[in-house]
Amino acid sequence: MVCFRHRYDDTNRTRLKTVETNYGKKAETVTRKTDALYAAPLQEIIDFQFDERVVAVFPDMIQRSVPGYGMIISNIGILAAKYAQAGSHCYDLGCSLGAASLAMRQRISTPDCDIIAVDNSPAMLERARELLALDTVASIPVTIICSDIQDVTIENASVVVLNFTLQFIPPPQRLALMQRIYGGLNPGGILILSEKIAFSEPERQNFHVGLHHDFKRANGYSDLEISQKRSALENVMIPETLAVHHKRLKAAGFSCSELWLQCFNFVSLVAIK
Ligand SMILES: C[S@@+](CC[C@H](N)C(=O)[O-])C[C@H]1O[C@@H](n2cnc3c(N)ncnc32)[C@H](O)[C@@H]1O
Ligand SMILES: O=C(O)C(=O)C[C@]1(C(=O)O)C=C[C@@H](O)C=C1
Repeated sequence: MVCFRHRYDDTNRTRLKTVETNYGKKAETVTRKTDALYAAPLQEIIDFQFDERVVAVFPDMIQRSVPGYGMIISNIGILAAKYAQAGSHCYDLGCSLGAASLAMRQRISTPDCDIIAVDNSPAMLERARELLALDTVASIPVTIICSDIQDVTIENASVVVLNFTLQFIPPPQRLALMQRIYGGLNPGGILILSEKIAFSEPERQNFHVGLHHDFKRANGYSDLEISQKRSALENVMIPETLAVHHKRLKAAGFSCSELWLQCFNFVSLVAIK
């Protein structure tokens, strides 16, 4: 459980957020800076990277940028509790700070499960280790692996989470990853796939993108921040249509994939083996 309290510092744009975590019996308090990475005009916009600067503001950034993020994280815990199989692995691929791993860890009561959390950003994983260490209540072991998710072995899996990660894998490489996930899942296991999506009809695309930008503005981002971050993400984050996702899941072997949440152009799917 994470509870956010806002505190404003009028002197500059450093709105600070006190985050009280219930990770352990004793609540720990962490103070983080609000994401202002794209607030000032940039001379050159470089491709978005999950580096130290992003890590420092990441919980704030993702909460204010992804509609439905908190609901997706808590329901990953619910889904994992239902589908985790005794003696199997639960994978969190592109784990960032481990939010989905923590949600699974706090919900799963199936015996002898463990969680394997993978990311290729050393800065993310350094912070993820600290946050996971605060969770002294749940006992499910979490192994953190610094690797490209395309290189990790996926085996004896009952739950695989790709929470806003596939969109950063080059599209021609996505099917092979899905096939490896399908191959590593046990029968009855699930893949939870959350993505920003695109729409083939321009009217629908404009409708959802417009509302996403309204969501960001309502969360305090300026037009400049929205536009500069959009440029930074352009070459590295490639959203696809829902139809393409369903088709690829089918091609990878999943007989059924279900949309369980959509908020504007952000979705989460569950595919069952
Ligand atoms: C939007 S974040 C994921 C958010 C996270 N799953 C959560 O629920 O909070 C995308 C993450 O994927 C990681 N990533 C991107 N490409 C990757 C790859 N090829 N292999 C491993 N991690 C990758 C990034 O470092 C980043 O931490
Ligand atoms: O599409 C955007 O504008 C976003 O900011 C989305 C998004 C994401 O979906 O991963 C991009 C990068 C950050 O990790 C946080 C959010």
